[in-house]
Amino acid sequence: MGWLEQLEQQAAARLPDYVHDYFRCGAGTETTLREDLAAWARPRLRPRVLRDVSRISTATTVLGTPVDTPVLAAPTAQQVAAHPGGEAETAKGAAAVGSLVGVSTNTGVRFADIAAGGAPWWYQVYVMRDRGLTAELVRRASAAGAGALLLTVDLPVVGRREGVADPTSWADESRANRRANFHGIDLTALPADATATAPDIGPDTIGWLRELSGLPVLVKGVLRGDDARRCVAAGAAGVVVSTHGGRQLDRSVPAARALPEVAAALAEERGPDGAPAETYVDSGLRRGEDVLVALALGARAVFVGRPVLWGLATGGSGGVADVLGRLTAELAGAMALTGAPTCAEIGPDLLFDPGT
Ligand SMILES: Cc1cc2nc3c(=O)[nH]c(=O)nc-3n(C[C@H](O)[C@H](O)[C@H](O)COP(=O)(O)O)c2cc1C
Ligand SMILES: CC(C)CC(=O)C(=O)O
Repeated sequence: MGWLEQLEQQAAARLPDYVHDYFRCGAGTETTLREDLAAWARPRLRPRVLRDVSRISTATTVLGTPVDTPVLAAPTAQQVAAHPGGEAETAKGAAAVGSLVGVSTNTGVRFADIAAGGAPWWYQVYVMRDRGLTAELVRRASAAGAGALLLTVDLPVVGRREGVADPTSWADESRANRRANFHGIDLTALPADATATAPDIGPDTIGWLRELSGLPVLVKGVLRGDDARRCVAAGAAGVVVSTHGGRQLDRSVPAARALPEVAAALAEERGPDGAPAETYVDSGLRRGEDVLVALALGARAVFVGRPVLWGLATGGSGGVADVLGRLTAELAGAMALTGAPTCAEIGPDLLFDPGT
């Protein structure tokens, strides 16, 4: 068993079963959950030799923000169920290794406390049925220092997660989370479905969010080149290729296999500020070699979801730093062995079989 699988076991031993189930689960028969993991391990590498790899740098920039690693923390809901500090701890852990944090709409922590963690952070937006509430949260996140918005578009309805309790049905933690979730905004005055995701959003949402926040928007949950182009044409700075960690449409194409099409579609595109559009990816990345493959297939950086939750549950900010740091160290090792001392030198020529 690998270190990450061991860490998950330790996390599972600490967490109530219903929380671990919620974090771990995929949708339906979990085919996509399994295939996402397997797909990263499929491509074979063509290492370059006789290159100077005495100095390896994993540093890069993401939407212009410098980071020391292309391994970023994905936005995941209910982090306070993993650790009472939630995203504030995650941000502290990410800061320790020079990474960046995605903060879920469903965070239970105040933006100011997340910002105090010291890592750059991007706010993940679910456009809710109540657009006013959505706008208010986006304004607050932007005022608190979010550097970009991650507009998640693969959840017009929640995927069918069989036998897993919805967090809104959790007992005491759930009620506490829910009160904190929306930053002191009194939800009791709103209709019961006010916080459900809006099933009717279109590309105009991208411009609406840009105007509202003044922030760049990345669209998260894109698996097709044509959709990626539509997003950028509507004002997105780029996209995140994602199956939502196999939690939404079961039987969807694994992220690793969708990535080349999306990266190719955006290769010549520019965002609204004239900078090249950026492609990111998540879902099933578990090893440094997976990250190398993702960058070789055209990703600027990657997000990891569950590994960060296991680190958070077992060791708070230190656990998060360990997970992100270890994946980064594994990446650095793979960079040395493939003769690619910087992220910019990780290209498609490193792949033996880029089409698989
Ligand atoms: C427990 C859990 C909660 C999540 N909550 C959100 C969320 O609130 N918003 C969102 O955009 N994505 C959410 N995601 C998806 C992650 O951002 C990311 O796409 C996914 O976890 C990546 O796959 P990985 O866990 O295999 O690394 C969630 C994922 C998990 C596992
Ligand atoms: C259903 C959402 C509220 C959280 C989420 O994105 C997830 O559980 O995958």
